[in-house]
Amino acid sequence: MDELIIATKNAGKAKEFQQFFAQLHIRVKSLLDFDDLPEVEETGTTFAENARLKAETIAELLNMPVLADDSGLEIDALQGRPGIYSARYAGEDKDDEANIRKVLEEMQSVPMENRTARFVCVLALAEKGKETVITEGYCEGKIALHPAGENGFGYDPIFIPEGYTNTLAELDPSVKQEISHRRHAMDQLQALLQQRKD
Ligand SMILES: O=c1[nH]c(=O)c2ncn([C@@H]3O[C@H](COP(=O)(O)OP(=O)(O)OP(=O)(O)O)[C@@H](O)[C@H]3O)c2[nH]1
Ligand SMILES: [Mg+2]
Repeated sequence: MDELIIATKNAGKAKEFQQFFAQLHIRVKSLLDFDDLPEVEETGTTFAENARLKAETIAELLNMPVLADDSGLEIDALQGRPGIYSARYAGEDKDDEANIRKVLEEMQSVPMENRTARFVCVLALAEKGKETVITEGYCEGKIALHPAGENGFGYDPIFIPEGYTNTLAELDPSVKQEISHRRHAMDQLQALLQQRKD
C-alpha cells in the first residue's frame, strides 16, 4: 500500500494521520482534498459502526483503500457523554469552543478527583475484496477546570492526560503523537496489517 485515503473532513485528524503515515512512507489524502465527495452520515450507535460506515462507503466510491476514524471523549461524571456525539455536542455546526463550554458547565460542581475521562478512537480500514479491519485505542486522563493551550483540536484544551499536569493542547504535538488514543489504535492496526502481510 503506497497511497491511502483518510475518510475524514476533520483537519485536526487529517494532520495527525499525515504525520503517522509520513513515517511509514505512505502518502495520504483526506476528504478535504476532494470537493465532490459526500459527508457520510454517522447513523451508527457505536464508534465501530460509524468508523466502518465511513470507511466502507468511501472505499466503494473511490475503489481505493480507505481508513476512517470515529473518535470521541467519554467523561465518567457525565455517564460517558459526549461519547459518539463529541463533534456535535453543542450543536450541528461542530463548534469546538461551544462543545468545551458545554462540558465545563455540566461539570461545574465536579471535583478534580471525579473528573476522569478517556479519549476513544476506533479505526476502520476498508478495501474492496478484503475484510474490513477494525482497531481501537484509548487515552486516559482528566477534564481540566479551565481550557488552556493552543495545540491540537476538539477537546484537547481541557484534557489532561494521565501522568501529566498540562492539557494536550499545552503539550508539544509530539507528545500527543506518542500517547494518544489515535496512536494506540494506529499501533494495533499496523500490527494486524503485518500479520496479514500487506
Ligand atoms: O480534543 C480532541 N482530541 C482528539 O484527538 C480527538 N479525537 C476526537 N475528538 C472529538 O471527537 C470528535 C470526533 O467525531 P468524529 O469521529 O465523528 O469526527 P468528525 O466529525 O470531527 O470528523 P469526520 O472524521 O467524521 O469527518 C471530534 O470532532 C472531537 O470533538 C477529539 N478531541
Ligand atoms: Mg464525524
